[in-house]
Amino acid sequence: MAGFDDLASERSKAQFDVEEMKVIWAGSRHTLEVSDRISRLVANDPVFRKDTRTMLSRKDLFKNTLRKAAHAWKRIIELRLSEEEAAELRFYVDEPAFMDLHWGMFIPTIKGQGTEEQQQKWLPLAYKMKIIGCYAQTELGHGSNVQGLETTATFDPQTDEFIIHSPTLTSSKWWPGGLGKVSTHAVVYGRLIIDSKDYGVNGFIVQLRSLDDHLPLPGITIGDIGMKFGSGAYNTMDNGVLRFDHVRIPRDQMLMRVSQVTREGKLVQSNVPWQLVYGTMVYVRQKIVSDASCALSRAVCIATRYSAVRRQFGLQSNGIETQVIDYKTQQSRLFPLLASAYAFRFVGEWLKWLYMDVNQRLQASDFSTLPEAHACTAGLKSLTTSATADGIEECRKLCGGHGYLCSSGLPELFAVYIPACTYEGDNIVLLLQVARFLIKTVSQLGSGKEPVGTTVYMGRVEQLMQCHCAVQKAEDWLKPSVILEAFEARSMRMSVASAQNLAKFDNQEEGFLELSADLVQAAVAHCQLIVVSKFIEKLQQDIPGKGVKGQLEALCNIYALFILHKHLGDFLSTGCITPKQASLANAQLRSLYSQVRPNAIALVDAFNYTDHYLSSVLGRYDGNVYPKLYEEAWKDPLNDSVVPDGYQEYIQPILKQQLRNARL
Ligand SMILES: CCCCC/C=C/C(=O)SCCNC(=O)CCNC(=O)[C@H](O)C(C)(C)COP(=O)(O)OP(=O)(O)OC[C@H]1O[C@@H](n2cnc3c(N)ncnc32)[C@H](O)[C@@H]1OP(=O)(O)O
Ligand SMILES: Cc1cc2nc3c(=O)[nH]c(=O)nc-3n(C[C@H](O)[C@H](O)[C@H](O)COP(=O)(O)OP(=O)(O)OC[C@H]3O[C@@H](n4cnc5c(N)ncnc54)[C@H](O)[C@@H]3O)c2cc1C
Repeated sequence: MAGFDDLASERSKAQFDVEEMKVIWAGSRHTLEVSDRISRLVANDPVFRKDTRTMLSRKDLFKNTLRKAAHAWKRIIELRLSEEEAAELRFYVDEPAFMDLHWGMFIPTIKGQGTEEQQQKWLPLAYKMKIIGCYAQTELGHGSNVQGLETTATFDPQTDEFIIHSPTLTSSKWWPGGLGKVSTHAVVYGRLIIDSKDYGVNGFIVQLRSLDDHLPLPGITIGDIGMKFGSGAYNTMDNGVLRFDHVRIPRDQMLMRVSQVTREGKLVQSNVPWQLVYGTMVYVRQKIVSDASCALSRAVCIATRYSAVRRQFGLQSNGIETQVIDYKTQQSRLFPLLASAYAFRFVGEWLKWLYMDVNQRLQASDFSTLPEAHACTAGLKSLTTSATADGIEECRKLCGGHGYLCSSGLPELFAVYIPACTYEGDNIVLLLQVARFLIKTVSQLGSGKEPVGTTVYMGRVEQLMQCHCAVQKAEDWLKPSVILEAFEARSMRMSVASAQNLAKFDNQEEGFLELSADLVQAAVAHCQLIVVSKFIEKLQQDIPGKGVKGQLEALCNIYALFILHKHLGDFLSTGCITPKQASLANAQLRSLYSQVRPNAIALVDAFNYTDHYLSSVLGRYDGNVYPKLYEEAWKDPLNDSVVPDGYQEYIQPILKQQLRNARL
């Protein structure tokens, strides 16, 4: 059987220790053990089957999601899973649901923005799921512009309460996941009004539904916002609409870590920056970067295995056609995505560290690294989700016609993934935040304020504005120092050029709007530099296992040279490299593809994904693609009867020419 033999033979060609690479991918031996055990547990549980998802009606789909969520919770309790194991279980169940918002946003918001007292009151309820929460920020009229939110929270000193109200249609909360049908509570963002004065947006814990019969509480109108892109996909989630008609909540339900309202109605600011009200978004953006590596690696795993099984043209002497993975065009589209998956994994690891570091500093009242954390999480969220969404679609094309079938797993993966480019901040809006940060950094050069963290390189502005790339032969592009300098110089020069152009405007805000397309490109260049430099840093760590480091070096170089190739215009127009050096980079890239080719299957095996998680006939571990594709087709409800419903009404009249006769 073609697929079995092909993948077995590919695996025997691997030049590195796959088991050690699995550890690197997972982050540690412990994490690998946990994810391996939990993913198998989920795969072997019939309640977590997902093969019929795309064929269900919205109602059945949603009910099935509720069933899975309840079963997942039951297993978490029965097996006394740790927080880490429970999170892995939810991940491998692989179905967007209210749980994601409860654990991923509601709880982190209370932890990050609630006082000690508020945490003590609400967290135990949330951890035991005695209440289910969501994150209700976005409104019908405003998502990106958080300061434009219209919901009001007016303090009533008579009763010591806030009155939560939706004054206009556009102030209706719109989009929050878990809100539509499930959540009992929400963190609601609204404008704090005291004594008719507007103090801007703050978070409030609001009960939405009765804990007895799940009906909305008085003054609350609530529902689902309707079907979203794709079949199955994100429609398992009850994204909701919510309106308040003068709903009263006790004063102590305003999240008061950042600012407090006293019994007398006085606003008291703590010493933490007001931007901490946006803190949950920093946390979730950081998480989304790691999730991007999961989604991209999943698509790449499917496309790589299928590319080794699929054969087209080019009969060899033994009469067998060529595996499509051997075509250079296939490699030049697939291997950069494989490299990107690894690159995003490592930058995600680093970002998690950065987030923890910022948090520890915040506890110690050191707020100095918050702007950098905001810029890095915003920029990397944007960069990695855009590349992943495009990458999944490219993987679909890499699988030819069969990639378009739902049984390939790719259409649903794409439909579930693409909103990541929009939620938690539209990707362009987020890059503009990075651009503001870069322009600020450039404007402070020479002022005595040294750039820190990921902008340290900007401290070498004079050298980076003048340096010349030293590459003379293709292999020179394998030197990390050469790659780093080219990326630093490109980013530096694009930021400086943007700052110089901006300086020509009398009104800086007008200038920013006018130049925003260029500013976004400068932000992308900076973020790509971060990804490349974090990959290079990873390689400086001790990496055990035969051949593992060599493979990672090849992938790092592929990522960097692919980005260089894709953005050649930037590198050439800023004079960072010459056309000759660009063509040497291309030659080197080709040679790297040949180096990765025999290891490609083992490199995707290292993700350690179960067939259940991949849910793809094309990406099966055993490569048994054709018989399973054939088998899957017969499961379609359309094949339940040989003659379709509607034959007599609509097909037969055409064939018997009754319709034509009727017209004549
Ligand atoms: C489990 C996964 C499922 C995911 C489900 C999805 C959930 C969601 O989508 S929840 C809703 C998420 N919404 C957004 O992400 C909205 C995007 N918009 C924003 O984040 C912001 O409003 C903004 C970044 C676009 C800010 O715009 P702007 O009006 O220009 O700025 P402000 O006046 O609000 O702020 C200025 C000041 O604050 C700094 N800053 C902004 N955001 C943050 C932050 N998150 N952390 C720290 N600092 C932040 C910004 O840099 C400015 O600083 P200065 O330049 O120093 O003044
Ligand atoms: C699947 C999904 C789940 C979600 N879950 C939640 C949730 O749980 N809770 C919640 O509160 N929200 C949620 N959201 C809402 C989400 O956070 C917002 O949709 C997102 O922040 C984008 O805001 P917007 O819809 O207002 O886009 P808009 O800002 O209206 O964007 C429209 C276009 O305008 C452009 N644009 C906007 N501003 C600028 C600017 N300043 N400069 C240049 N271009 C600009 C954008 O790039 C985009 O092309 C969810 C959204 C989706 C799709």
